[in-house]
Amino acid sequence: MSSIFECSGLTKQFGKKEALSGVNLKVERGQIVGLLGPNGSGKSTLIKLANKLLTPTSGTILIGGKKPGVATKKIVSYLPERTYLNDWMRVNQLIEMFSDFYENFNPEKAYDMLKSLKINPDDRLKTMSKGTKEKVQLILVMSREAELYLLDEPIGGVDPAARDYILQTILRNYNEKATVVISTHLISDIENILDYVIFINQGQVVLTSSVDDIRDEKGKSVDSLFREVFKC
Ligand SMILES: Nc1ncnc2c1ncn2[C@@H]1O[C@H](COP(=O)(O)OP(=O)(O)OP(=O)(O)O)[C@@H](O)[C@H]1O
Repeated sequence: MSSIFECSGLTKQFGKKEALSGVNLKVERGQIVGLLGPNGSGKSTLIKLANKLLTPTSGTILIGGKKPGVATKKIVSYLPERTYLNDWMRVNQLIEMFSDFYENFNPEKAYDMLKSLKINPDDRLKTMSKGTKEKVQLILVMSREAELYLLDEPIGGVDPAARDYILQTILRNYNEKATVVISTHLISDIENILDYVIFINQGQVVLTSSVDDIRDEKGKSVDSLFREVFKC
């Protein structure tokens, strides 16, 4: 079976600025992957290219062997860095909308997660705190039975106590054959759930490794390795 996510010589320029420079990557199925890098390193650009919100300047990106497009959008569930949902909508209306929109959306899963995070489905988004809105958005994304979840900064806006809970929610609700890519710079909060990491800096992949290898061979946590690699 083809790898779920593959890039070859992937480059993206915005005018003179090169946000990604010749990225080569292969992500296999069935793992939780941390896409880790400092601000402006190219994480969101990579995720947007995978969702066809941007097109490459050169090189290729393939999702399950296919170029990003209608077919790949069916199997990719994407959490953007900013919310795009209509503020006036109630959570149960959003669930209805997602059910209409995506064949693989599972409303029961969404209601279960809302219950465990103590969010009232009758509430409108505009009455919620920023962190609760982020939780709702993540619940909607994780309630699709997708093959690839691309989560751009899923825990950035929630307090540290809620982070663990959210990460456990991600873990409990993804099928083991699927792949979850999580972009973040909050590494210590997330490293316990990661199987594999991609370090990205100034548009280039500087390290890829399984988390076990970092711990066993280097005798370090992902967080301390990250601090070492990205020392200012
Ligand atoms: N639409 C755009 N026009 C011009 N430059 C852009 C655009 N989008 C991104 N960039 C630049 O490309 C680089 C990579 O940005 P990107 O948003 O991918 O970084 P990031 O790793 O996601 O950062 P952060 O962690 O701060 O979200 C940055 O220098 C950014 O300023």
